[in-house]
Amino acid sequence: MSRRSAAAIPAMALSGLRVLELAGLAPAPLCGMILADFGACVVRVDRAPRSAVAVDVQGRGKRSLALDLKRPPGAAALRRLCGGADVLIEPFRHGVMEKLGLGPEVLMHENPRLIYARLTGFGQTGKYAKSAGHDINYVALSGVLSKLGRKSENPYAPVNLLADFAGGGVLCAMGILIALYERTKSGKGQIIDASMVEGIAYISSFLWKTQSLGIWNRPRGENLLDSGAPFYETYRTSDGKFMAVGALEPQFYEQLLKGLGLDSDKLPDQLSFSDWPEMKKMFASIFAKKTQAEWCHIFDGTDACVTPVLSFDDAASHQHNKQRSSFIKNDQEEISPRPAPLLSRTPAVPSLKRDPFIGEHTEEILLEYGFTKNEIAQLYSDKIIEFNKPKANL
Ligand SMILES: C[C@H](CCC[C@@H](C)[C@H]1CC[C@H]2[C@@H]3[C@H](O)C[C@@H]4C[C@H](O)CC[C@]4(C)[C@H]3C[C@H](O)[C@]12C)C(=O)SCCNC(=O)CCNC(=O)[C@H](O)C(C)(C)COP(=O)(O)OP(=O)(O)OC[C@H]1O[C@@H](n2cnc3c(N)ncnc32)[C@H](O)[C@@H]1OP(=O)(O)O
Repeated sequence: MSRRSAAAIPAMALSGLRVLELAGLAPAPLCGMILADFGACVVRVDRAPRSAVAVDVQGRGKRSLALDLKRPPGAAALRRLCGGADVLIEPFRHGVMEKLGLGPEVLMHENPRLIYARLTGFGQTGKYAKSAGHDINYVALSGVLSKLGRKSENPYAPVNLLADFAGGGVLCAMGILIALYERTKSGKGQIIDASMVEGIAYISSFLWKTQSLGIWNRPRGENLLDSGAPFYETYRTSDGKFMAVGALEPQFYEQLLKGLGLDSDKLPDQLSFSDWPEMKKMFASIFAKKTQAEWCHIFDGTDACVTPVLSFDDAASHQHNKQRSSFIKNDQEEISPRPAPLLSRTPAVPSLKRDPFIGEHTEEILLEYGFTKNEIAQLYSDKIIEFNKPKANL
C-alpha cells in the first residue's frame, strides 16, 4: 500500500485530496508538506534526469515521481496526471509552465475542477514577474524589511522565514483550502496567484494598520516591538544563554520588575522613551548575574512574560513542549515540529518515514493515476521517467 493512500488514514481532514507538487526550493515544499501532514495524497514531481542535489528537505508524507517535463511525452504525462488531481502546485517563475505547454488554460480546460496554485516571489504580472529572487528580495519589496533590524544597523531578514514560509508556503496552502471550499459550491477550480511579496505584506497588515497609532514614530530599532523597549528584548545570562522579555502591559511589567528585584517607584515610567536605553543597560546587567536556569526558576509560573531563549535541542526537550508533544521523531531519529494547529477530531498524523528519494514511487503513482504497465515501460525506455528503488538493507 502507498505510504499515504486515502484508505490508510481515513480520519485526517484532507484525506482523499490528490495534490501534485512540482519540485521547487523552499516555499512550495512547505505548502505540500502541510497538505500531506493533514492527510492529502501529495505527489512531488521531481526532475528527470535526476539532479545530483535534492533540494526538498520538507518531503514528509510525500511520494516522488521523477518526470522529464521538457520533453513532450513528459509534459503529456503531467497533463494526464492533472486530469486526475485536485491541486497542482507550481513553483517556477512566470512563463515557465506556459513554455512547457502546461499553463492553466491548458490544464484547466482538461480538468475544470483543478486548483492551479502558482507560488512565486513576484506574482504572475508586473515588472518583476519574470525576475529571479529569493526571500530577502520579496521581504524587501513588501516594505517589511525596512522595519526589521536593530538601532543604527542595516535592515535584517530573519532567516528565510517571512516570505518563503509565512507569506509563501503557508498562505499558498490557505489559498488552496479556500479554493477547495469554494469548489464544493461551484464545482469549479481556479488559479491561485500566490506572490510572496503580497503574502508577506498581507501577513504584516498589523504593521501597516498601526502606523498611525504612534508606536512606530521612531527610527528602526527604537520602537516598542522592534527591540527599542527594555521590556521587549532579549538579555544574555551568566552562562551565555538568553532570556526573552515581552512584558508589555503594566501589570506584567510590574511582575518583571519584581522578578528582577527592582522597585517601580524608583524607576522612570515604563513608557518614557528617553529612558529606555538606560533601562536596557540596567536590565542587561541584572540578567547577566544569573544563569538561564536560575531566571527560569524565578519567572516560571509568573505572568512576567519572561521565557528562556531555547536552542532547538532544548526546545524539543522543554517540559512544556514535551507535555504537548510539540516535536516528533521520525524513523531516522530526526526531530521536527509536529504539524500545527491541533484539530480536535481530525488532527494531522504526520508520516514518521524518511523523506522520499527522487523517483522512489514513480511506477506506483503512474499506475494509481491510470497509466498501464506498457505505457510506463515505454516512458521508462524513452528516459522520460526514472525509478529509484531504495536498496534493501541486507
Ligand atoms: C532563500 C530560499 C532558498 C533556500 C534554498 C534552500 C532550501 C537550499 C539551498 C541550498 C540547499 C542545500 C545544499 O544544496 C546542500 C545540501 C544538499 C542536499 O541534497 C540536501 C541538503 C542541503 C544542505 C541543501 C538543503 C536545501 O535544499 C538548501 C539549503 C528562497 O528564497 S527559495 C524561494 C525562491 N523563489 C521562488 O521559489 C519563487 C518562484 N521561483 C522562481 O523565481 C525561480 O524558480 C527561481 C527560484 C529564481 C529559480 O530560477 P530558475 O531559473 O532556476 O528556475 P525557473 O525559472 O523557475 O525554471 C525552472 C526550470 O526548470 C525546468 N524544470 C522544472 N521541473 C522540471 C522537470 N520535472 N523536468 C524538466 N525540467 C524541469 C523548467 O522547465 C525550467 O526550465 P527553463 O529554465 O529552461 O525554462
